[in-house]
Amino acid sequence: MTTPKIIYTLTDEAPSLATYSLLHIIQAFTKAAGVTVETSDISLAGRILANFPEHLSAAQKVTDGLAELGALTLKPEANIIKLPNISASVPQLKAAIKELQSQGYKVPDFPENPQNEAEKEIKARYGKVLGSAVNPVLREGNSDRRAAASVKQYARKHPHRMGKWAANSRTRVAHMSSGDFYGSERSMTVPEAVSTRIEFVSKDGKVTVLKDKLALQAGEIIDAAVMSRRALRKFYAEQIAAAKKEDVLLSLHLKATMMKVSDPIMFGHAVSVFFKNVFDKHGDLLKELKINVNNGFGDMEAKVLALPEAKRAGIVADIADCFRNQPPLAMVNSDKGITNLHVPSDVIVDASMPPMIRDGGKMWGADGKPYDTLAMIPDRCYAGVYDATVEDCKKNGALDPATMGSVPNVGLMAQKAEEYGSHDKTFEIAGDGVVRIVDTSGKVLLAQNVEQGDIFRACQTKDAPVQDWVKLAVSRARLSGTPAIFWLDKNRAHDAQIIAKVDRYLKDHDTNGLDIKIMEPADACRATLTRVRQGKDTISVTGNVLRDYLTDLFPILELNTSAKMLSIVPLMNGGGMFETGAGGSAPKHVQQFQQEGYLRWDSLGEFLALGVSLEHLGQKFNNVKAQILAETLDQANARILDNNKSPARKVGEIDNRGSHFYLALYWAQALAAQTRDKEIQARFTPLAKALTDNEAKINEELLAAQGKPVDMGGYYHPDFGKISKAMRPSATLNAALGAI
Ligand SMILES: NC(=O)C1=CN([C@@H]2O[C@H](COP(=O)(O)OP(=O)(O)OC[C@H]3O[C@@H](n4cnc5c(N)ncnc54)[C@H](OP(=O)(O)O)[C@@H]3O)[C@@H](O)[C@H]2O)C=CC1
Ligand SMILES: O=C(O)CCC(=O)C(=O)O
Ligand SMILES: [Mg+2]
Repeated sequence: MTTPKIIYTLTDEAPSLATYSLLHIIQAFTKAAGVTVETSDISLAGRILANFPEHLSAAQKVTDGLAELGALTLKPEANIIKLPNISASVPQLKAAIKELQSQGYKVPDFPENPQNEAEKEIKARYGKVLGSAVNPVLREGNSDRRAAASVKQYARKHPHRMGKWAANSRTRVAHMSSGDFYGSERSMTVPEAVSTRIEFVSKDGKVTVLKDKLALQAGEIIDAAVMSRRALRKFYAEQIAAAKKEDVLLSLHLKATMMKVSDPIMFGHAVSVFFKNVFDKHGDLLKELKINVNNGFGDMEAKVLALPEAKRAGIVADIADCFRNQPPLAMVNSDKGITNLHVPSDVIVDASMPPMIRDGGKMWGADGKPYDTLAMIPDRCYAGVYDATVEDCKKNGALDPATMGSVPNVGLMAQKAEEYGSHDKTFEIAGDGVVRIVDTSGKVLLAQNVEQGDIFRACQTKDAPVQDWVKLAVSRARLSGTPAIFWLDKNRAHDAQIIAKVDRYLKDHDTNGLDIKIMEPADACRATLTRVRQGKDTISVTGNVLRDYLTDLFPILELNTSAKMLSIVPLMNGGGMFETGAGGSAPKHVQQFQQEGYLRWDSLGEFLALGVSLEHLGQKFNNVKAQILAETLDQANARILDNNKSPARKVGEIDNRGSHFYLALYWAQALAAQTRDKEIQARFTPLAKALTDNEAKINEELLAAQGKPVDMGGYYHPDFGKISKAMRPSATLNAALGAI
């Protein structure tokens, strides 16, 4: 028999800092039960290094953790704990490369405008690292995200603060009414496996192959949609004028990380429309500076400010003029003057809209005060859900975390389903003409008329993942006795194909006595919110994008953060991947850690993921010790919540490291108290005693480490020794753990 093994991922930013402290505890505990916990580096820096071995010395070379893990997800024994990682925008990628170079790693610069074949090859390799490059590779299963009962109960007992929603709030969601992906989408299900390509036929008949091999399986859904450049820019111009007239902040909400090809382009148009006068007047200079507007206003501002005084003055004055004449922009960081249009990866719709809704419809203005906002979400595929939520809050007031129902999600995600697998089939079109998907005999499956600058996008959805998703939805509805709604729009081409499959595959299951509906997303949202306000739970069964959006939206309203979610990916081949929480890598937390030596990251997501990972392992290998570890960990988690031992927010209070200590204490106590396995009991009794006896001393040592700046020796590729020291400052705790 293979030894039971868990792979724990090493990622970036706050979750990776937490790992320096937590992993040690986890390994000490699991070792005692014969379970090994190994690590796999899938951090941004690690992925860069793995992709350029020939630029590195033998000692610098690393293994390709992501490729290894991707292969593992296909095996039944897979048991992976996946922490959130950076999905890098171009500015972040460049910063990581620069840092690695400064540390002596000779990785090449990122050639934004490749001049020759060699540079093109480097850019293509970096393309594999860019954006959401990890999750789609590992997600060989659909997604089951929900708040654990103990977590929901805690949130009801200790409701977080909510902003007030005024009936006359001027906040609103704005979306396009035509020319978007929604309006143009065409979709079909192919009956037989077919080999296709995507090509652009220009007006004069010249054919350019955009993607030459696109294999479709029998029963696979393929979509083709276009975002019109003209319609998008017109929409932005209209909304900029509207925000000014309505006297509200202007904000844009996209997902440039996961939609790494389409959304940076859409972001770039917003920047060039907002600063239209600057682009009209200084076009040549901006070209000379090699400004890529898709990287945001921040990049442009930095290059402009670096100009010699004589060249700089005119353009700086015109930028200031724009800021004066246009509506005020919502701010990402008002202290530092970072606007919503500065960096494409700063405003990620799933993480930017929910806090706005939680905070009474307000975003930050340049003066650091909250204001109403016009939230631009250009495409209609998903804007309606946020619109429905905003309007519901205007009508009925803020939601109440003390009483509100829960919205677990079953999300279609496996095998790069839908938009989140579309990067290699998304293109900014060079001229006017037609983009078509044709088979090898030349038969056209789908076609779209395009104009220069339009964004063409094709998406795939395989049949097996849809079957698995329907099965998961039925099983969650059955197990939890909760109504389930499929959020699907029969008027959207892609959804109509999915609905046909859902209707068909629901028949494979016993749905007797279950309440399962299919509703258009905005209607589904309204119906769900009505139930939420009555304290009732409703499972949302959604496609990949709404999975992402809703598992931040509802958790942030219900629990204040999506970090506390249970996030399970039952892999289609029998393994398990356990994601920690539903949120990201919290860059703000790293800044606080660097400045104040305080880490407010809440590892509850990791604790919960470890629990289900051990449970899966216990069941799979019939391993009683692993089951005992899982049960006692569950008890420890409940005590952490009950006794309020989660991280607070400020220096002098318990932080991430303190909460890890309490995890060790409560877990050891629970293991020492159980009698099912005497060997484990004997093993943990001395540790439980040592930690119990030294509680005050350990807390003192942990608190003493706070309140001063921490030198991490790097941001993307920090220094192992420095961070280990900073994250494990209690000699007493370290000694106790070392002794078992
Ligand atoms: N699964 C994955 O790998 C995911 C990765 N990402 C990536 O993460 C990066 C940052 O994304 P961003 O959208 O800013 O979202 P984050 O979730 O990192 O940050 C948003 C806010 O959520 C709160 N938060 C998130 N996690 C925790 C936690 N464990 N404990 C306490 N609070 C938490 C914090 O709010 P507060 O101010 O209250 O502390 C934080 O500032 C991006 O690169 C993004 O692509 C994003 C989502 C998922
Ligand atoms: O992969 C990413 O970039 C983010 C994933 C995400 O936001 C999610 O799955 O909720
Ligand atoms: Mg998300």
